[in-house]
Amino acid sequence: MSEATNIHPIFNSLLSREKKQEALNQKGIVLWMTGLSGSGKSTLARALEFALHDLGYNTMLLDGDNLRTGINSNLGFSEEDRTENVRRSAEVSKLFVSSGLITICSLISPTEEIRAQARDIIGEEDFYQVHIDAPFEVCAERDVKGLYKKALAGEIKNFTGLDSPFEIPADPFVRIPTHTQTLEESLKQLLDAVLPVIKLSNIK
Ligand SMILES: Nc1ncnc2c1ncn2[C@@H]1O[C@H](COP(=O)(O)OS(=O)(=O)O)[C@@H](OP(=O)(O)O)[C@H]1O
Ligand SMILES: Nc1ncnc2c1ncn2[C@@H]1O[C@H](COP(=O)(O)OP(=O)(O)O)[C@@H](O)[C@H]1O
Repeated sequence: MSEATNIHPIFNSLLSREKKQEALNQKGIVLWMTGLSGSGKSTLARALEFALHDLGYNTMLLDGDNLRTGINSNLGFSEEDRTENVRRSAEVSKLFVSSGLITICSLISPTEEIRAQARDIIGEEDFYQVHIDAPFEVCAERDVKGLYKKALAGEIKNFTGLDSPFEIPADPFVRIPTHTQTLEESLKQLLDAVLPVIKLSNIK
């Protein structure tokens, strides 16, 4: 992939990740939130970030829609572009987690292959996959941004779940069924899963 030659990366800064985590009193992880458009990724990611902040944790929120206005602004929704979109987002997540931050990355990331790529970049020990689970019909009914109406009318091509695939993650860290829960219930399920793995005292 790399086209540069004669580069010499320094893998560890003098200040170690462990020192940074100690200062923050937390274990950095990447919470990789995958799910259909309208499943609840952004809503839950934001709610989780506020809840963690209130509990004294330091976080970084990366949202697909937002990344696509900047670092990923040249990418569309072909399989190739989604793969590159996820690759870059995973590389950015890796930088944040190496500073000890709880990094919440919210991207459709539709296939097992694309998510495996993210896991490989970030590293298995830091990668926590969260499936935000709601069926296509529920997401289409919610139609938060009006995209389903347009996609069903043929105005948007390569729409996830319609003419572009979404593969249900086989073995996520946690699966949140937002179609059967209130936001408060979903947030509680997520927090209950996450808090034990970010507490530094549980890791030592
Ligand atoms: N064709 C098509 N399919 C799916 N989604 C579309 C499409 N076109 C635009 N959008 C908007 O882009 C957001 C998804 O971007 P992601 O970067 O998360 O997608 S991906 O991971 O590369 O598959 C997605 O955001 P969410 O609704 O938050 O998922 C949509 O707002
Ligand atoms: N339990 C729940 N968790 C998260 N969102 C929910 C839940 N129940 C209903 N919703 C609603 O579903 C919609 C999800 O939209 P959004 O968060 O933008 O999804 P995505 O980021 O996956 O595209 C919001 O309107 C939200 O209020």
